[in-house]
Amino acid sequence: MALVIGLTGGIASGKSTVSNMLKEMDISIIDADVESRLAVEKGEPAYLKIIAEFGKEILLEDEEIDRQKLGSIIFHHSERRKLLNDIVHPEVRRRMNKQIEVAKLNKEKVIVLDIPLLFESKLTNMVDKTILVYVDNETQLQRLIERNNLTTVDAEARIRSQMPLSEKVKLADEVIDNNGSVMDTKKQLIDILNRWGINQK
Ligand SMILES: CC(C)(COP(=O)(O)OP(=O)(O)OC[C@H]1O[C@@H](n2cnc3c(N)ncnc32)[C@H](O)[C@@H]1O)[C@@H](O)C(=O)NCCC(=O)NCCS
Ligand SMILES: Nc1ncnc2c1ncn2[C@@H]1O[C@H](COP(=O)(O)OP(=O)(O)OP(=O)(O)O)[C@@H](O)[C@H]1O
Repeated sequence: MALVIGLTGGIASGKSTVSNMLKEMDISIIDADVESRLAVEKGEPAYLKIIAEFGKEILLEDEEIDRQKLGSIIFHHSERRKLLNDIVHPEVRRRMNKQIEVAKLNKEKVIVLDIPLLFESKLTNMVDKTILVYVDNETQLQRLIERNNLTTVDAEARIRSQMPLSEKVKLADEVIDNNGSVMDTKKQLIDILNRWGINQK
Protein backbone atom coordinates (compact mmCIF):
# COMPACT_ATOMS: atom_id res chain seq x y z
CA MET A 1 0.00 0.00 0.00
CA ALA A 2 1.35 3.41 -0.96
CA LEU A 3 1.22 6.34 1.43
CA VAL A 4 -0.14 9.38 -0.43
CA ILE A 5 1.00 12.71 1.03
CA GLY A 6 -0.56 16.07 0.11
CA LEU A 7 2.05 18.84 0.08
CA THR A 8 0.44 22.26 0.14
CA GLY A 9 0.98 25.88 1.08
CA GLY A 10 0.30 29.27 -0.42
CA ILE A 11 1.64 30.89 -3.54
CA ALA A 12 5.45 31.23 -3.19
CA SER A 13 5.42 29.65 0.28
CA GLY A 14 8.07 27.09 -0.71
CA LYS A 15 6.25 23.97 -1.98
CA SER A 16 8.61 23.53 -4.95
CA THR A 17 11.60 24.03 -2.65
CA VAL A 18 10.32 21.18 -0.46
CA SER A 19 9.23 18.98 -3.37
CA ASN A 20 12.71 19.32 -4.91
CA MET A 21 14.15 18.02 -1.63
CA LEU A 22 11.76 15.06 -1.81
CA LYS A 23 12.74 14.40 -5.44
CA GLU A 24 16.40 14.29 -4.38
CA MET A 25 15.36 11.59 -1.90
CA ASP A 26 13.90 9.64 -4.85
CA ILE A 27 10.34 10.16 -3.66
CA SER A 28 7.73 10.31 -6.41
CA ILE A 29 6.10 13.74 -6.89
CA ILE A 30 2.95 14.64 -8.80
CA ASP A 31 2.70 18.40 -9.32
CA ALA A 32 -0.76 19.99 -9.80
CA ASP A 33 0.77 23.13 -11.38
CA VAL A 34 2.53 20.99 -14.02
CA GLU A 35 -0.67 19.03 -14.71
CA SER A 36 -2.70 22.23 -14.95
CA ARG A 37 -0.24 23.63 -17.52
CA LEU A 38 -0.51 20.44 -19.60
CA ALA A 39 -4.31 20.51 -19.33
CA VAL A 40 -4.55 23.90 -21.04
CA GLU A 41 -2.11 23.34 -23.90
CA LYS A 42 -3.33 24.17 -27.41
CA GLY A 43 -6.02 21.75 -28.57
CA GLU A 44 -6.78 20.19 -25.15
CA PRO A 45 -10.49 20.15 -24.13
CA ALA A 46 -9.89 22.72 -21.34
CA TYR A 47 -8.05 25.00 -23.81
CA LEU A 48 -11.09 25.10 -26.08
CA LYS A 49 -13.44 25.81 -23.17
CA ILE A 50 -11.18 28.64 -21.94
CA ILE A 51 -11.26 30.33 -25.35
CA ALA A 52 -15.05 29.92 -25.50
CA GLU A 53 -15.37 31.71 -22.13
CA PHE A 54 -12.48 34.22 -22.17
CA GLY A 55 -12.20 34.93 -25.91
CA LYS A 56 -9.27 34.82 -28.31
CA GLU A 57 -7.82 37.96 -26.68
CA ILE A 58 -6.14 35.71 -24.10
CA LEU A 59 -4.07 33.93 -26.76
CA LEU A 60 -0.45 34.62 -27.72
CA GLU A 61 0.67 34.84 -31.35
CA ASP A 62 1.40 31.10 -31.42
CA GLU A 63 -2.18 30.53 -30.12
CA GLU A 64 -1.01 29.16 -26.76
CA ILE A 65 -2.70 30.74 -23.74
CA ASP A 66 -1.14 33.99 -22.55
CA ARG A 67 -0.80 32.94 -18.90
CA GLN A 68 0.17 36.41 -17.76
CA LYS A 69 -2.94 37.92 -19.33
CA LEU A 70 -5.25 35.20 -18.03
CA GLY A 71 -3.66 35.59 -14.58
CA SER A 72 -4.20 39.35 -14.60
CA ILE A 73 -7.92 38.71 -15.20
CA ILE A 74 -8.59 35.86 -12.79
CA PHE A 75 -6.53 37.06 -9.81
CA HIS A 76 -8.52 40.33 -9.78
CA HIS A 77 -12.03 38.92 -10.44
CA SER A 78 -13.29 36.10 -8.25
CA GLU A 79 -16.20 35.16 -10.53
CA ARG A 80 -13.83 34.82 -13.54
CA ARG A 81 -11.48 32.79 -11.33
CA LYS A 82 -14.29 30.41 -10.40
CA LEU A 83 -15.14 30.01 -14.07
CA LEU A 84 -11.53 29.09 -14.90
CA ASN A 85 -11.28 26.75 -11.91
CA ASP A 86 -14.47 24.96 -12.97
CA ILE A 87 -12.90 24.34 -16.39
CA VAL A 88 -9.37 23.39 -15.33
CA HIS A 89 -9.70 21.64 -11.95
CA PRO A 90 -11.64 18.53 -13.09
CA GLU A 91 -8.95 17.98 -15.75
CA VAL A 92 -6.17 18.41 -13.17
CA ARG A 93 -7.87 15.92 -10.84
CA ARG A 94 -8.27 13.40 -13.67
CA ARG A 95 -4.61 13.75 -14.67
CA MET A 96 -3.38 13.44 -11.10
CA ASN A 97 -5.48 10.32 -10.48
CA LYS A 98 -3.98 8.78 -13.60
CA GLN A 99 -0.47 9.56 -12.33
CA ILE A 100 -1.29 8.08 -8.93
CA GLU A 101 -2.36 4.84 -10.64
CA VAL A 102 0.93 4.75 -12.57
CA ALA A 103 2.95 5.37 -9.40
CA LYS A 104 1.07 2.59 -7.62
CA LEU A 105 1.71 0.21 -10.52
CA ASN A 106 5.40 1.13 -10.18
CA LYS A 107 5.12 0.00 -6.55
CA GLU A 108 6.06 3.44 -5.18
CA LYS A 109 5.76 3.29 -1.38
CA VAL A 110 5.37 7.05 -0.96
CA ILE A 111 3.64 9.37 -3.43
CA VAL A 112 3.60 13.14 -2.85
CA LEU A 113 0.94 15.32 -4.47
CA ASP A 114 2.06 18.95 -4.64
CA ILE A 115 -1.29 20.80 -4.73
CA PRO A 116 -1.42 24.53 -3.91
CA LEU A 117 -5.22 24.49 -3.62
CA LEU A 118 -5.52 21.20 -1.70
CA PHE A 119 -7.73 22.69 1.05
CA GLU A 120 -9.58 25.28 -1.09
CA SER A 121 -10.60 22.60 -3.60
CA LYS A 122 -11.42 20.06 -0.89
CA LEU A 123 -9.06 17.46 -2.33
CA THR A 124 -7.94 16.02 1.00
CA ASN A 125 -9.84 12.81 0.18
CA MET A 126 -7.10 12.12 -2.41
CA VAL A 127 -4.39 11.93 0.28
CA ASP A 128 -3.64 10.08 3.53
CA LYS A 129 -1.66 12.85 5.22
CA THR A 130 -0.97 16.54 4.67
CA ILE A 131 2.11 18.75 5.02
CA LEU A 132 1.76 22.54 4.89
CA VAL A 133 4.69 24.76 3.90
CA TYR A 134 4.12 27.93 5.93
CA VAL A 135 5.63 31.41 5.71
CA ASP A 136 4.44 34.62 7.33
CA ASN A 137 2.61 37.22 5.22
CA GLU A 138 5.54 39.58 4.79
CA THR A 139 7.97 36.85 3.65
CA GLN A 140 5.37 35.43 1.26
CA LEU A 141 4.72 38.83 -0.30
CA GLN A 142 8.43 39.65 -0.67
CA ARG A 143 9.35 36.25 -2.16
CA LEU A 144 6.41 36.40 -4.58
CA ILE A 145 7.24 39.93 -5.74
CA GLU A 146 10.86 38.95 -6.30
CA ARG A 147 10.26 35.60 -7.98
CA ASN A 148 7.48 36.71 -10.34
CA ASN A 149 8.54 40.31 -10.74
CA LEU A 150 5.06 41.50 -9.70
CA THR A 151 3.84 44.81 -8.33
CA THR A 152 2.74 44.77 -4.68
CA VAL A 153 -0.90 45.17 -5.80
CA ASP A 154 -0.71 42.15 -8.13
CA ALA A 155 1.14 40.02 -5.60
CA GLU A 156 -1.41 40.86 -2.89
CA ALA A 157 -4.27 39.97 -5.25
CA ARG A 158 -2.71 36.54 -5.87
CA ILE A 159 -2.24 35.90 -2.16
CA ARG A 160 -5.81 37.02 -1.40
CA SER A 161 -7.21 34.60 -3.98
CA GLN A 162 -6.19 31.72 -1.69
CA MET A 163 -7.22 30.58 1.79
CA PRO A 164 -4.97 32.41 4.30
CA LEU A 165 -1.99 30.33 5.43
CA SER A 166 -3.07 30.97 9.05
CA GLU A 167 -6.27 28.99 8.25
CA LYS A 168 -4.41 26.24 6.41
CA VAL A 169 -2.16 25.67 9.44
CA LYS A 170 -5.22 24.49 11.38
CA LEU A 171 -6.10 21.91 8.72
CA ALA A 172 -2.68 20.32 8.11
CA ASP A 173 -1.25 17.23 9.84
CA GLU A 174 2.25 18.73 9.84
CA VAL A 175 3.58 22.25 9.26
CA ILE A 176 7.02 23.22 7.93
CA ASP A 177 8.01 26.78 8.84
CA ASN A 178 9.84 28.08 5.74
CA ASN A 179 10.62 31.57 7.07
CA GLY A 180 14.18 30.54 7.87
CA SER A 181 16.96 29.08 5.76
CA VAL A 182 16.54 26.30 3.22
CA MET A 183 18.65 24.07 5.51
CA ASP A 184 16.23 24.79 8.37
CA THR A 185 13.37 23.72 6.15
CA LYS A 186 15.14 20.53 5.12
CA LYS A 187 15.71 19.60 8.78
CA GLN A 188 11.99 19.99 9.51
CA LEU A 189 11.10 17.88 6.47
CA ILE A 190 13.47 15.08 7.51
CA ASP A 191 11.98 15.17 11.03
CA ILE A 192 8.47 14.68 9.64
CA LEU A 193 9.55 11.85 7.34
CA ASN A 194 11.32 10.13 10.24
CA ARG A 195 8.26 10.50 12.45
CA TRP A 196 6.15 8.93 9.72
CA GLY A 197 8.66 6.10 9.28
CA ILE A 198 9.60 7.07 5.71
CA ASN A 199 13.08 6.00 4.62
CA GLN A 200 15.16 8.58 2.76
CA LYS A 201 17.82 7.89 0.14
C1 LIG B 1 -4.03 31.78 -13.98
C2 LIG B 1 -2.89 31.06 -14.65
C3 LIG B 1 -3.04 31.06 -16.16
C4 LIG B 1 -1.56 31.82 -14.29
O1 LIG B 1 -0.47 31.12 -14.78
P1 LIG B 1 1.01 31.36 -14.22
O2 LIG B 1 1.93 30.58 -15.14
O3 LIG B 1 1.24 32.80 -14.03
O4 LIG B 1 1.04 30.70 -12.77
P2 LIG B 1 1.13 29.14 -12.34
O5 LIG B 1 0.15 28.34 -13.11
O6 LIG B 1 2.55 28.71 -12.34
O7 LIG B 1 0.56 29.20 -10.84
C5 LIG B 1 1.34 29.79 -9.81
C6 LIG B 1 0.59 29.74 -8.51
O8 LIG B 1 -0.56 30.58 -8.58
C7 LIG B 1 -1.55 30.08 -7.70
N1 LIG B 1 -2.80 29.87 -8.47
C8 LIG B 1 -2.93 29.46 -9.75
N2 LIG B 1 -4.22 29.39 -10.08
C9 LIG B 1 -4.92 29.75 -8.99
C10 LIG B 1 -6.31 29.88 -8.71
N3 LIG B 1 -7.22 29.60 -9.63
N4 LIG B 1 -6.68 30.29 -7.48
C11 LIG B 1 -5.76 30.58 -6.53
N5 LIG B 1 -4.43 30.48 -6.74
C12 LIG B 1 -4.02 30.07 -7.95
C13 LIG B 1 -0.99 28.75 -7.15
O9 LIG B 1 -0.41 28.97 -5.91
C14 LIG B 1 0.07 28.36 -8.14
O10 LIG B 1 1.07 27.57 -7.56
C15 LIG B 1 -2.78 29.58 -14.14
O11 LIG B 1 -2.33 29.57 -12.81
C16 LIG B 1 -4.08 28.80 -14.23
O12 LIG B 1 -4.44 28.32 -15.28
N6 LIG B 1 -4.78 28.63 -13.06
C17 LIG B 1 -5.99 27.87 -12.98
C18 LIG B 1 -5.69 26.45 -12.60
C19 LIG B 1 -5.23 26.33 -11.17
O13 LIG B 1 -6.02 26.51 -10.24
N7 LIG B 1 -3.96 26.01 -10.97
C20 LIG B 1 -3.36 25.89 -9.67
C21 LIG B 1 -3.47 24.59 -9.00
S1 LIG B 1 -4.21 23.26 -9.85
N1 LIG C 1 13.84 29.17 2.93
C1 LIG C 1 13.95 30.01 1.91
N2 LIG C 1 14.79 31.07 1.99
C2 LIG C 1 14.89 31.98 0.96
N3 LIG C 1 14.18 31.89 -0.19
C3 LIG C 1 13.33 30.86 -0.32
C4 LIG C 1 13.17 29.87 0.70
N4 LIG C 1 12.25 28.97 0.28
C5 LIG C 1 11.85 29.37 -0.94
N5 LIG C 1 12.50 30.50 -1.31
C6 LIG C 1 12.29 31.26 -2.57
O1 LIG C 1 10.96 31.75 -2.53
C7 LIG C 1 10.33 31.61 -3.80
C8 LIG C 1 9.09 30.73 -3.67
O2 LIG C 1 9.48 29.39 -3.37
P1 LIG C 1 8.87 28.16 -4.20
O3 LIG C 1 8.96 28.42 -5.66
O4 LIG C 1 9.48 26.92 -3.66
O5 LIG C 1 7.35 28.29 -3.72
P2 LIG C 1 6.05 27.55 -4.21
O6 LIG C 1 5.21 27.38 -3.00
O7 LIG C 1 6.40 26.31 -4.97
O8 LIG C 1 5.40 28.61 -5.15
P3 LIG C 1 4.20 28.50 -6.26
O9 LIG C 1 3.20 27.59 -5.76
O10 LIG C 1 3.74 29.89 -6.35
O11 LIG C 1 4.90 28.04 -7.51
C9 LIG C 1 11.39 31.06 -4.75
O12 LIG C 1 11.99 32.13 -5.41
C10 LIG C 1 12.37 30.37 -3.81
O13 LIG C 1 13.68 30.33 -4.34
